[in-house]
Amino acid sequence: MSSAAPSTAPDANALYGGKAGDRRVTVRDIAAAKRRGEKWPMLTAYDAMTARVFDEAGIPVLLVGDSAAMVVYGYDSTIPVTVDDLIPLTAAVVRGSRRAMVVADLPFGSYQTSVAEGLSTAVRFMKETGAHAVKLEGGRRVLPQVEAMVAAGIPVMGHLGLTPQSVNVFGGYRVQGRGEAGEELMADAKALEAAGAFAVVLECVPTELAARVTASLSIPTIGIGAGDACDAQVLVWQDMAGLTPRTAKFVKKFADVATVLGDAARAYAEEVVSGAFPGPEHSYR
Ligand SMILES: Nc1nc(=O)c2c([nH]1)NC[C@@H]1CN(c3ccc(C(=O)N[C@@H](CCC(=O)O)C(=O)O)cc3)CN21
Ligand SMILES: CC(C)C(=O)C(=O)O
Ligand SMILES: [Mg+2]
Repeated sequence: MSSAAPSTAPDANALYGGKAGDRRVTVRDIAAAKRRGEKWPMLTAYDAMTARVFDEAGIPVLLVGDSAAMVVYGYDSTIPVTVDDLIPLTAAVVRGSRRAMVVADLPFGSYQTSVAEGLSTAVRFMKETGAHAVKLEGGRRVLPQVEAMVAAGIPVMGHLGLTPQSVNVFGGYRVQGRGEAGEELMADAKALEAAGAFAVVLECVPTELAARVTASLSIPTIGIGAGDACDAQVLVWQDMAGLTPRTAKFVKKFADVATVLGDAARAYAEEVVSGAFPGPEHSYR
């Protein structure tokens, strides 16, 4: 909603140099924040109204996650969600926001099959949604895809550690990168940086590993269950707002939206049944 009123939250302007920005956050702002050692928040969003709320709260980067599979579409993993499912949600988040960079998460099967298919998928998201960057899971195994997207002018965010599209290989949503596997993850992170990725999500990895990766890269790390040393943090909004019934250990519940919404629904139902709603002030004459 480009007609939205300017933000009145100048204290929540990570990446805007302390000023209420009047333009979209770019990859250059994100690089500058790493140089300044400034931490920043990312949230998921899947529709225009929540995107507007988060944008006006000063969240500088919004991710339209393939977690939509679970929190929007009700699947029990991210595997089934398709490009055609995610494109309208991503376009809605772009329309609902004014200042945030919008990152489109590429779903399972839309980039692993070949460099050509991966590039076509990324191009579709950029052309059809107005997203400003794409995100994909994996390190060296998807490096040719990352290189092709960057060469085509598409900013790429990486994602290492617990990559949920590989849940069937991991045998569950489990912490990754313990012991020897930490060195593999470090090599993947360095490879993503060298391939031109502008940031990398680290999901469910030991704090100490995330700290070492963060110190070793010149691009920002975005942690989710990766401790306090990352340059940025991300959470699924329904988790941090208290809408998700059961969450992982890394989630902090910053609100109890499930209770607020449930109470509103119960109060509405009661007033309809009793006849208290609608009153004359909600009716026409
Ligand atoms: N609502 C939601 N939030 C998410 O963060 C999220 C999704 N959906 N869907 C895609 C993936 C799946 N994610 C998950 C799901 C469960 C755990 C989990 O329960 N982890 C265990 C760790 C077990 C171990 O120690 O290895 C935990 O107890 O926290 C972690 C990440 C993260 N992503
Ligand atoms: C949790 C974030 C990193 C994600 O990939 C998603 O929401 O799909
Ligand atoms: Mg995802």
